[in-house]
Amino acid sequence: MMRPCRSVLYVPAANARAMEKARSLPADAIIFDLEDAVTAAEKVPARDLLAKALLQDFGPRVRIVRINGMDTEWAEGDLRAFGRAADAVLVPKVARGADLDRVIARVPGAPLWAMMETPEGMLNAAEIAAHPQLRGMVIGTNDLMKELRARFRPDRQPLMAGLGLCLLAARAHGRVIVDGVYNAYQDEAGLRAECEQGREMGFDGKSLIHPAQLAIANEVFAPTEAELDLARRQIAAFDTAVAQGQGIAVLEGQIVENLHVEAARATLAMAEAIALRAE
Ligand SMILES: CC(C)(COP(=O)(O)OP(=O)(O)OC[C@H]1O[C@@H](n2cnc3c(N)ncnc32)[C@H](O)[C@@H]1OP(=O)(O)O)[C@@H](O)C(=O)NCCC(=O)NCCSC(=O)C[C@H](O)C(=O)O
Ligand SMILES: [Mg+2]
Repeated sequence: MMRPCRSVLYVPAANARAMEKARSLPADAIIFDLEDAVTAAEKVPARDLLAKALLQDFGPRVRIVRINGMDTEWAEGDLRAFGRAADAVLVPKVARGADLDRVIARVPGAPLWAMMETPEGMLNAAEIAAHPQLRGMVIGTNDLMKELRARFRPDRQPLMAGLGLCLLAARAHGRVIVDGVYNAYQDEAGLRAECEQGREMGFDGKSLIHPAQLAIANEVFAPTEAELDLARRQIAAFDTAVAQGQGIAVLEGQIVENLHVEAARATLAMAEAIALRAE
């Protein structure tokens, strides 16, 4: 069964109220953040809050814990506490496959996600995506912009080379890939435009920082009615062609091949998975 990842909400692990609230929010996945959203003074108390929160039921939401960087004093404790307590561990600032080996040495077999947010990480995206324990990638556009010394542009042109490398790597190895956050969380039009761009590029969803961003990401990363209608008609046209002994169908002047039917079936399966979540 497909698992939608349209909306992936960061929730600071130091904020008990926000973690409680996340249990009823329409997020496909939640990142409980021990890294950037938590001050040094709160790192250890946040672990206790998070341990308590994870005892609660989060329903179908994928529960991902972002630990502190492996070179920090907190990483060992984070992994001891959460290496197996959630659905996956999200490792920040992954630069190469060996960074994931260091995590796996402490929690063998744990499902991992990687933050893709450094120039080195982008250049090694294929090696990172190939790691056998990796399940998903999350783009960290804030860190990447900082490292690149780039200027914010609505079209995100400075980021395109890195985003493209990560998308290629994730798709080559069958991993989920989630776009970076949109910082201006009250700017709905800006968020929608960035979600549309990410959807067109092939991302599975958007990482988010505020509940107000959920509805737009859920809408944009779900198949549209027009896409569903086309998918059904492509499958029907192809089935008819096959029944007539042909390997290619023509629908409204465009060819429909096996590969289009595969994509059409994936679109319908995603819509079904989304509908099941809404029940
Ligand atoms: C940005 C915020 C600090 C704003 O918080 P606040 O002022 O409390 O917002 P509101 O008053 O509008 O909140 C309304 C209610 O919603 C709850 N809330 C707010 N944010 C969240 C959330 N993320 N998850 C769950 N619930 C949330 C509030 O508690 C209010 O609830 P109620 O009491 O019922 O009214 C805040 O949104 C925030 O902290 N966001 C997360 C920031 C974060 O995690 N940042 C780190 C990750 S981003 C990043 O670094 C990515 C990557 O590494 C990179 O490099 O790019
Ligand atoms: Mg970051």
